[in-house]
Amino acid sequence: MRRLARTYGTPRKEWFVVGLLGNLVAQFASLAPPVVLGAAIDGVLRGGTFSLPLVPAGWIPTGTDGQFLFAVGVIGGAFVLTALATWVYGVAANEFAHGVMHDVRVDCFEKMQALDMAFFDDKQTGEVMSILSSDTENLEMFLDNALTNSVRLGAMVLGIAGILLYLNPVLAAVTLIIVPGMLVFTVWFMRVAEPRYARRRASVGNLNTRLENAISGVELTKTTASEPYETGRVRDASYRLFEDTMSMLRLAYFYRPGMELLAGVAFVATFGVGGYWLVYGPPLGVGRELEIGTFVTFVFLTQRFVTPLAEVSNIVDQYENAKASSERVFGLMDIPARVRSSEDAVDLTDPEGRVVYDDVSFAYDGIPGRADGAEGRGEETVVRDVSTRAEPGETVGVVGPTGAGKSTLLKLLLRLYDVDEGAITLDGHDVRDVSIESLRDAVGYVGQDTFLFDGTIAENIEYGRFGASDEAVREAARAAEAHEFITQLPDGYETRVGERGVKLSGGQRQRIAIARVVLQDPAVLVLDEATSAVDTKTEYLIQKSLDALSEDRTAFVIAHRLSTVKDADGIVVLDDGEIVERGTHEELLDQDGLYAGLWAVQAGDAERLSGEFGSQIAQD
Ligand SMILES: Nc1ncnc2c1ncn2[C@@H]1O[C@H](COP(=O)(O)OP(=O)(O)OP(=O)(O)O)[C@@H](O)[C@H]1O
Repeated sequence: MRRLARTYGTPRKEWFVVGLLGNLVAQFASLAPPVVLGAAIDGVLRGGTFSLPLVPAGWIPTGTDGQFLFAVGVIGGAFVLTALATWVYGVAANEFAHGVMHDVRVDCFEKMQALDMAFFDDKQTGEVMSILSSDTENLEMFLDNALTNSVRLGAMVLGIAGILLYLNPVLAAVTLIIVPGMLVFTVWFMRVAEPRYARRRASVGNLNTRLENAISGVELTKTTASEPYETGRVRDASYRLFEDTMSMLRLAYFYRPGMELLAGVAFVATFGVGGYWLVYGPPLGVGRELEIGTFVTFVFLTQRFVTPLAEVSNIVDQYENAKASSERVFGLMDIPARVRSSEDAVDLTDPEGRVVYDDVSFAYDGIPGRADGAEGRGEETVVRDVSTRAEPGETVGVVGPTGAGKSTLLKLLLRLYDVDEGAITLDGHDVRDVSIESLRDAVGYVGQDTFLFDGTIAENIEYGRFGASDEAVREAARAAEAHEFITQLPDGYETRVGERGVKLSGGQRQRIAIARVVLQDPAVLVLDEATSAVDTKTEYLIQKSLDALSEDRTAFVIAHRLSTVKDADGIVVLDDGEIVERGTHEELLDQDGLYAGLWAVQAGDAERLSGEFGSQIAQD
């Protein structure tokens, strides 16, 4: 909370101070009418001396008419001042709270985007979303409501107590004797309420994650007719929230009327003792005469005690919420990005595209004991001792069974993850020594899951090359064999693709992703199953354009359909993270190993299965 105040509150402290002053003025001005009313009853209507606390005697008119008008004027003025100060407070406090929230939200998002893929692999979308939305909202609620309400509470309690003590210390003691009781009750309440509030917060998070999951997975739910099961899970989570909310509210609604009852006791005591005092004189002979006006002021102000104190439960809730939320917000901000540009990173300029993998090993959760050498390597090592190279302009095919580590190998080139051992160089620069921006500028990537942002087709092709000309976008689409289908859509390049591009087919999405890379014009291309989602004819067309595209640039092509990489300058065969074979298509067929086996299967020549592949199948 201190950090929130220091980092984000300080730059906007003027708004906070203005809001605070506005709040204090509004509170104190609202106390004036009962005080003036009491003074006017005694001084003007009952013929005593008319005086007001904090008002110089010289300002007060001498005649009764003048004094009466003065009192009316002060009361009216106090209402106007309360309204004005409330307005100032409302605008300033919200300007402060929402401004801070805006800064926190944007900062948090910026820091989160800089985190490496490993972070996103581990986190649920709902979890990250709730940090950026509901947690920042909790902070805003606290800054806006709780902070100012606690100031108001303090001001009211102190202000009222001060006035009562000034007017009649003995009667004030009767009224205020209940305050320690209220404090004890409040402390008890906070202690008992805290775990209930915490349980409720956990239930809210749980329900949100459940809902988020259920909505993302709606297709699976429908295709497996699991709606009742999913509804049941949401019902359970919702019911837990209901129970936890009720447990919290039962306590809150015990506390609030309890406080009101205590305030009622104070009121009855004040009224009883004050009334007795008016009729029979000072009780037990303690204190001076009690005027009826003072009594009226007491009655009014004692009632005003209650409302701010009853706010305590809300303040406690908002404070606890904000504390948990700022832990999550700053926890996210403090996660170090493992993959980032080094201090002395250089920019790759005019890259030629020579890529060298030098004894590269990698495991998703790090290789244990790697500092001490190869010993103690984790079983989950996904890429093992891979060495390979691609000269500028060469095409390298990467093939191998599912889960062999092909995608991972190429993600390392883009630094979506960093190698654990060995090094990858581009034009002789270790990829860890060049700026990430220039690296990703030099390497174009079309992944297996083509994601499109909600927006138009043109915007999606332009993504990463913002502001490209319409002509360049069309040119890229033609090269990716996408122009034709785009122009057949009702709105052409301005067609909106829907969330994640759902309004397009898988093949159409893939062609848009390829067009995006064409526009990027990188020195190195990484195509991870880039033609897997299209029909044979489109594949042929795209393949032709990809061949043209990769002619004068380095390309790594991951393919299950081996015909895609048949003409590559070199092919590496990966199995269980290791390169088990390498060579051209012909050379690999001659080796009669895994590749030759895969080729035979795809050529419909399974009879010919032999060698390495045949024995693997036999083993399985
Ligand atoms: N983000 C991740 N976190 C942890 N493990 C992962 C992650 N991504 C992949 N893996 C694991 O790494 C291994 C290699 O996966 P990878 O996607 O590189 O294989 P692939 O050869 O490209 O497979 P496919 O041909 O099915 O695309 C698999 O065992 C997979 O379970």
